[in-house]
Formats: sequence, structure tokens, C-alpha cells
Amino acid sequence: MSKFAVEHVKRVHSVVHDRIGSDRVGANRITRSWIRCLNEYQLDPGSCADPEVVAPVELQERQERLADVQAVAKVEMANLYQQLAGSGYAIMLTDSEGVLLNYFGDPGFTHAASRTGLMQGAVWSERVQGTNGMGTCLVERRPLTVHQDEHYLSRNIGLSCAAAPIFDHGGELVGVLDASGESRLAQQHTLALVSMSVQMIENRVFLHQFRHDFILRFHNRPEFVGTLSEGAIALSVTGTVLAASRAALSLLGYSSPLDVVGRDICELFNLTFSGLVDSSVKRAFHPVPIFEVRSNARFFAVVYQPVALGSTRRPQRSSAALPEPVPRTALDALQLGDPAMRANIETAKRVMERNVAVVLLGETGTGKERFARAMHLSGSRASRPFVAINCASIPESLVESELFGYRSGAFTGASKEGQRGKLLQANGGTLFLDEIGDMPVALQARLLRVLEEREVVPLGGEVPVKLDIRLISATHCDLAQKIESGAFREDLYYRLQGVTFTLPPLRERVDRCALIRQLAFEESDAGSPVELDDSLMALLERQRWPGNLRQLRHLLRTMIALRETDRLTVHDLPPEFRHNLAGSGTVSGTATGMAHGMSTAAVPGTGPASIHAAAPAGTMDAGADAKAEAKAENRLNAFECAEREVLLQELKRHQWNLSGVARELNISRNTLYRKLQRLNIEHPDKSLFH
Ligand SMILES: Nc1ncnc2c1ncn2[C@@H]1O[C@H](COP(=O)(O)OP(=O)(O)OP(=O)(O)O)[C@@H](O)[C@H]1O
Repeated sequence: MSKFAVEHVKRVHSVVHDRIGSDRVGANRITRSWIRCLNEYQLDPGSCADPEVVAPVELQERQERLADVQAVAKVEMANLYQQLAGSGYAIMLTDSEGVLLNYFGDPGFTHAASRTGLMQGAVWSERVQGTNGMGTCLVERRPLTVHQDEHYLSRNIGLSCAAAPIFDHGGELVGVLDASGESRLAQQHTLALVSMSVQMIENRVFLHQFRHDFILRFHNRPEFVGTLSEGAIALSVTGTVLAASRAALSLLGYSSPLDVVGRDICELFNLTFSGLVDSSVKRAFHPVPIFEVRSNARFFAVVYQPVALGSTRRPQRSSAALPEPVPRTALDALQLGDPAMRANIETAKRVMERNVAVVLLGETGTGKERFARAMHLSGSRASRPFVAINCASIPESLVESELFGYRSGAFTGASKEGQRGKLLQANGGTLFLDEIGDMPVALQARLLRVLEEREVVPLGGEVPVKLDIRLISATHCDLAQKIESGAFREDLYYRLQGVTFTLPPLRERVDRCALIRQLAFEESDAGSPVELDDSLMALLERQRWPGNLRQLRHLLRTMIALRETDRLTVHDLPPEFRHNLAGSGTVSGTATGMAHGMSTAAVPGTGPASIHAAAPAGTMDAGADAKAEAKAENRLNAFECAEREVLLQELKRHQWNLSGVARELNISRNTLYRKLQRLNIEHPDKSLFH
């Protein structure tokens, strides 16, 4: 340890010990944090342990959970980075647990940054990294700087950080925006810039999230409506307040969203809602004066109409006319019209608050973890941890310590601080055991004991710790078969399986269309959602998607990243997708080259060229006129050819029974007729069809 580090450690100890017993509340934020670090988290200020980094899958899930914020934040981070360019700062976004989701680095600082652990996936909570901008901001819930030796860990004392918390419209802390660098001079204006960026992020997320509702945007100066400091209030069609931005609360002098949510807008301002909308429209969205009820203070406001409802929709005059929407839970949000999913969601809601173990079955990528998270977020444990562990991806030798944790020195190579296992990390919340079928048999016995006794003893420890977790397990394998072969314990199976949900594969879901649009929306930048044209939608809907929603998401992510316009067509499909589409010879078979043995019929064509060549074998009845086919196909583009092939496959499979094919493809007979015409498909016996 360097001389500076040794002195720093001594200073931390002496400051903390001097304050103990004295007025802790009066201590400044740094001292308060140091006391927490030493006494509560028992962190060693001289620790040189490697930074804690979450697994890539977990990082991705965390990013997805904060997708709305992230999409807006990326733009603001780029702006902020430009404003601070050259001053050696990196801009970072964390989630509410301090996991670093995004990083914009100054090239001069990136190397040093990764050494310190300033990289995507690293955990910067105060509990892990001691006093630092991001972690301490999460605890203090307000903007702050942590400059050099104000850091707790001696290895972080080269850093200067300015961080500001990001809140959602319900007042929940969802993350932190931070600018950190190795500058010797704490830049006062950096904190102001970071705070402004956060305000911008909160405003834009608010406007995006409530774009389908009326939004009243106001300020006490007309020229400030539409700027960073405006207040925004989302209103239902009957004029009830759905949410208010932080700036709105502060302009009106309220401290919590609960003070205004659920009230009628005319209880806050002297106005009638429909009158305000009318005058807003008449004045072409120039701010109109409105008066606050309590103080009679004058504000200026504009009402923006719901995006999807269009300008003709008028607000309801009577609140009895339309029932207020019941708040949607995370589970409700998974309901897009598929009957199997609807049944799963209804049952999940019924068992949610009973402590029943849940098993989720389904092919890879069908959304088992998403479903587990939704159950967690929809219940009373929502504010407690959700901890996921993938039993298949951890080496067998590590599963035990990962799950149960260990005391310091429990085995050779164990870290000095010991480790809280995932079971204890999930205490009070939900533990999600993914790929449970791959858990080593020896460990199954130990897990069973823990579940029966509801307490856990970490490796090398003696004192059992009480455990209160909701357990959700998932697997894509056949557990009954595993039990038969002795690879899975039957008694554990019954412990895990209070209620079982089977998630349908994407190809069987009738809400495919809505799901595709939802994923496209989630992958789009906030404020500029991409559209998918009809032919692309039709093509995507027909795929078999062996990788299910995950595969679909990745395809859309690629297309959106590479798009030239916000309207995606089949021409935006990545070349390898097209290649596989063509090479597989059947769209509903091995569409992306990732399926194994899933194609409904093997077609010997091997590349894009085969599409334009004579009719591929297997797509026509024997005796079909190959030349006529080639001619018919020559007028079509590559995707129409592919679509044609699929249709021919289906027709053949259903012995040219159009009703059967229409049902299979979930389209009307009329649509099918139009397709047949467009794609020049005729029955081998030309007199039929008409
Ligand atoms: N209802 C949904 N709407 C939008 N995206 C979804 C939905 N369900 C799942 N996804 C997305 O699909 C991807 C895969 O989901 P998830 O990881 O939950 O699947 P899984 O069944 O647990 O996969 P595996 O078995 O491989 O672990 C994720 O990107 C997730 O966000």
C-alpha cells in the first residue's frame, strides 16, 4: 500500500472513531457515509479487492428494466459528455442498486477508469465501493460531489465525482447520473450540469411514458413552457391527475406525488378541463393563463393531446362517463391477448401473495425470467431484492458458494471478506433459480434442507441465518424425465413445484403481432419509435423463432441500430437473416439458422440464388410446371419469393385446403386469397380456387 493510502486509511478510522458517540446526524454527508462504510458494511478502507461486476445477462436485464430511462439518458449523456469534453470526465448511468449500466468515457480517462472499476456492469453501491459519487448519491437521494480523498476506499481517492439522482414520476429513485474524472480540481459547475441533465431525462421520460394521456405543461412564465424547468401533469380523459413531474410538484409547492395523483385537475387550478383543452387548441398551443386554487398564483399552460388518440378526441365532461383505468401491474403488462398467457397471469395473480413455490417451464427465450420478475414486481415484495441465479452457467464447483455464501477463509482462495450467497442476498425478496434441472445432485440435497428448514448456514460458518424468500424456478428441460434417470431429486421437485406455469413458444402465441410491435417499441429510442411495415410484420410473424422472444429481440435490435429511416421494411433485414431465410427454404422452418430439427420440411436450396431459380424441390406437387413457376417467381423480389415458398409449403401440408391454411397462419380467407394473387400462386389444378 502506498504512503498516501496508509495515511488515508488512518484518517478514515480516526474520523469515524471521533464521530462515534457524538452527534451523527449533524455530521456532514461524507462523515455519515464513512461511518456507514466502517460500521454497517464493515468495509476495509484499504481493500484492494477486484471491483464487483455483474454477469452480462444480468446487466442486460437491468438495462432492459430501465429501458425508458436509458434511451433518453443516452442522448443526455452524449450532450453532457460534449459539454465536459477535454476535462477528462466519464459520464455514467447506474440503476437504483448502483450497477453501472452505461458509460461514456473520455479516451484519456478510460484506461484508468476500468482499472478503478468504472465500467459497464460494475457495482458502485456504497455497500460495495464505499463512499463514492454514485453509491452515496443513492443513499442520500440528492445531488452531491465526492472529491478525491472524500472517497472511502483508498484506491478511489484519485477520483472526483458529481452525481445526481434520477426519480420516476412516482417519486421512486431509479438511478443516478454521474460524471467522474481524475481532475485535481473539483469542478463546481460539473454538478450543476449533471443536475440539469437529470432534469432533462426525467422530463423526457415523463412525456414519453404519458404520451397516450393528456399532458398539461406549465410554468409561471409563459416563455418557460416547453423548457427544462416546466412542470408537467398527466391527465386522464376525464381530467384526473395520473402523475406529476418533480418540477410540477415544486412549482405548485407539493412535496409528494400522492398530494395530487387521483385528484381532479379543477381541484388544483381554477379551470374546467375541457375549456382548457379547447382554448389550448384554439390558441395553437400558445400558453394560456391559469390560476392555482390555493394561492391564486398565475401560471401559463398548454395541454397536449394523447398521441394515439389524435386531435379529434375531446376530454369527457363527466367523470362518470369513463371508469378510471385500474393501475396495470408488471404481470398485466405481459398480457397482450394470448389465451395461454392470460391463464398464466390470472393464476399467478391468485397465488402471488401466498407463499407457494413456482416452477416456470418453457423453451429458451420464452420469457420465463421476465415472468418471474413480473410476479416479483407485482407483489408485496416488489421493493425487496430479486436475485437471479443460472444454475447451468456457474461451474459446478462454484454453485455452492454462489448460493449459500461463505465465511472469510472458508476455503483456499476464498476472499478475505467472505461472501453473502444469493440465498441471503434474496432474503425478504425473490430468488429465481434458472435452469434448475442442471443443478448438481449433491447440491439439490442441500437446497432441499434449506427450503425445509428455512434457514441457511454459509460455507465455513456455524450460525444459521433465517431465510424468507419466495422461490421461483425455471427450466426448459423435462424434470420428470430427469427424475426418472436419477439426475433430479423427486423430493426437491415436489418442494419447488407448488404451481407450474408453462410459457408458450412464440410461434404458438396468437399475440405475436402485438409482441413484435412491443419489442420494436422497447428497442426504439424514446420519442422516436420505429414502425414495421406490413410485409415485414407478415414475414416476422410467420417465423418459427427457435430462440423465441430473445431471438426476435436481437434481430429487431440489429435492424433498429442499422436502420436508415424509422420505417423498417424487409429490406432492413440483416444479410445473414436473409441468407438463412433463403437457405432454409422455409420461413416457418429454420429461419435464422439457429433451429435444429425444427423445420417442417427440408428444402435443398442453399443460398439466395435458389430463391430465384426454378421452384425448389418439395414446394410443389410432383408434375408442377417448373418453368411456369420460375416465371411466376421472376416477377417477385427475394422476400416475396420466400413468402411464396412458405405459402406453398403450407398449402401442400393442408392439401390445398384454404380454410386450414388461413387458420394456421391466423389470417382471414380473404387475406389469403389476396396473398395468393399477389404471389402468383395457382392451384396445380387451375380450375380449383375459383
Ligand atoms: N412479454 C414480453 N415482452 C417483451 N419482451 C419480452 C417478453 N417476455 C420476454 N421478453 C424478452 O425476451 C428475452 C428473453 O426473456 P427471458 O430471459 O425472460 O427468457 P427465458 O425463458 O428466461 O430464457 P432462458 O430459458 O434462455 O433463460 C428478454 O430480452 C426479455 O426481455
